[in-house]
Amino acid sequence: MKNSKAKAATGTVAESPLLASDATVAQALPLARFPIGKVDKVDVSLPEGYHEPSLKYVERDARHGSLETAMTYTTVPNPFNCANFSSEPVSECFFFPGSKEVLMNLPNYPQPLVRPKTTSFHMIDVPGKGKGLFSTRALKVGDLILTERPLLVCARGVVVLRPPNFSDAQYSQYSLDHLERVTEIAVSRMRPEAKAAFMALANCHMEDGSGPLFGVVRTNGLSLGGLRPGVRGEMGTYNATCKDISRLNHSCSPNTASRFDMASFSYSLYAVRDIADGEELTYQYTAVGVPAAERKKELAPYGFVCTCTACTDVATSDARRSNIAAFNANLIEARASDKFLGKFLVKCRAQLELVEQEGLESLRIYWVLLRALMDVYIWRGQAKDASAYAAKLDKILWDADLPQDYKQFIDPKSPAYEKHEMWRKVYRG
Ligand SMILES: C[S@@+](CC[C@H](N)C(=O)[O-])C[C@H]1O[C@@H](n2cnc3c(N)ncnc32)[C@H](O)[C@@H]1O
Repeated sequence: MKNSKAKAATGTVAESPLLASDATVAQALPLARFPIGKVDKVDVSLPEGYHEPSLKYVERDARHGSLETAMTYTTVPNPFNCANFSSEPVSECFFFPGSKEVLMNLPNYPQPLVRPKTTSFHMIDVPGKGKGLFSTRALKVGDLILTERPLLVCARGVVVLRPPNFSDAQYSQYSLDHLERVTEIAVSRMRPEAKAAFMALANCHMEDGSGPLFGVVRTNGLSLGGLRPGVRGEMGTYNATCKDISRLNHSCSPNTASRFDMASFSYSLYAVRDIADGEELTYQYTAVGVPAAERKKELAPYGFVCTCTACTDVATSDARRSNIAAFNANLIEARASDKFLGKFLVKCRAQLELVEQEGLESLRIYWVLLRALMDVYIWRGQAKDASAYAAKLDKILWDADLPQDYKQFIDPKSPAYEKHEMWRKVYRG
């Protein structure tokens, strides 16, 4: 499913890179199936350093040979060494070597799953979209809507050995069959209620050669980074399938965004602007700052054409979005003139308005602009105005990249103002 804001998460659900280019080939080859390599469960003992039963899996393709992929199936957090959380939902994971260690080496891992006090959503049928999530109360920007551990976290970019003499189409189907098998092992480890939730999720890959389980992963998986240090791009991310977040439908002006917390191994979903009681909760599956035609292409594998306002009034929206993308909100002048700051302020406010008109509060540019406005007011010595923007920044809980130093400016009387190196350092002219 989604792209977690290309990086975030974040969150968003993405197609397997292995399959993205093969999808059309596979479509042309409906029911052709090929035997896949023998899967040996060669090691169910505890690898050194682990305090939980991990299933080590090695694939040996008896006929073709040489590739051995050592992957780990594991449960996070592990009910054996995290007895305090044994009643909490867990994630079944299919990990590359090293990912488990990332978690084990976190100083504060594992943490419990902290749920919001009130339920703020329910799932209902949406004409033309399957099911979707809707708010059951008015939400304010920054409100926590839900937290959840993924049902399944699956490695992306698993290398599948290409048997000799296989055509592209044959190899594509062979890979899909292989990925179905590895997904099946992870799903078979799920608790019954988790498995039922997984099996109930949408699958828009019924007709392209994907198996029923891998089809669900492709339809619903959010992009999850941070578990493969040193591995760049898509290959460095996992595919996380969730019970609730995966039920969110896409909008190019999403009103929610998620953030993943490694220590509790959970997503938190936040309102990125005020949401009315009964409004549909939406999420971005793909980068939304780009032109409509690009978004349409990226969304095609999900089997729908987006009909949000940005995709229907393309001329207006594309012009605004390219304007937003082109703006540089960095305050570059070391000692700025009052005149420069005045103009910069007007520009930032106008850009902020564009971001709000386009419903792009989930994007990084939103807080970059709020921060720039706060900075300008600090430079000008206007603490009250600066603190209003600091307070807005304080609502942006969905973006882990936001530097937290704004917090000292929330109180307009804070001594941090006078200590700021640019406080009232503006010269006339
Ligand atoms: C991750 S699922 C979202 C939840 C799904 N609607 C369900 O019933 O569980 C993705 C699928 O939902 C549908 N969908 C998501 N956003 C949509 C939209 N904006 N318009 C139409 N269909 C959408 C598509 O069928 C897509 O393949």
